[in-house]
Amino acid sequence: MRQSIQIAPSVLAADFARLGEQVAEAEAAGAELIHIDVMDGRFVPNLSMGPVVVEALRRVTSLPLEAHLMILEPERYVSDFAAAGASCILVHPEATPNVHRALQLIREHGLKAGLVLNPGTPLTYFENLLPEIEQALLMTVNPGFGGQALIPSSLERLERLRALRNRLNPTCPIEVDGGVNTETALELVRRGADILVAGSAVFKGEVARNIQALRESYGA
Ligand SMILES: O=C(CO)[C@@H](O)[C@H](O)COP(=O)(O)O
Ligand SMILES: [Co+2]
Repeated sequence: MRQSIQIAPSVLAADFARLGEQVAEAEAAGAELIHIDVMDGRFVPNLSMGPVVVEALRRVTSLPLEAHLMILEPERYVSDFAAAGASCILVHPEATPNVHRALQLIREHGLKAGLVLNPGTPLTYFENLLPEIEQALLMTVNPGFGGQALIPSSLERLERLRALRNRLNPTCPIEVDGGVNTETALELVRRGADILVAGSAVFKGEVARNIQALRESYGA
């Protein structure tokens, strides 16, 4: 393992009536960043939250806030998420006619640009775009919902992504999203994950205990 692994709790699984408190609990328990899932009911079948949630969370935590945009034409909302206080914006090539332009726009706003691929999307996108990004996110479930089981073929994709990353942009962290829990984290870390997004595994139950259990599961 080359690095210290970071945990990014996904607030999609939090109790929305106590969102600020839950994020504060995650921060106090040592989470390194906060993952915000933005869904439009078109790119994915679900609806979730937008820039107002980023803006509200910016006031209650000093952790970096990353916006995972599961929306069509994400470039239309980059400035809104930047103004709301996001530190990183992650976009899907499946959701835009020109993902390179979307990544460029994110960087022009002074934010980290992240590329996310669905489980069925060829890794070729990373081959082309790794030099242009600051974060590489591999979906390990189909996007749209929390609480799903990790798709097993993701593990082999993760290893291939690690090899690409090592060759093309060695400082770019690899993040995995979907089905991360105490059963799957160790294997994900072994295969190359640097950042673990975890929704249900953090927010269902006691946050501090869950984060501790997740860290112990991969030997941290
Ligand atoms: O982007 C997504 C789902 O579309 C994720 O960020 C989920 O929110 C992760 O949830 P768990 O699988 O950890 O419960
Ligand atoms: Co996500």
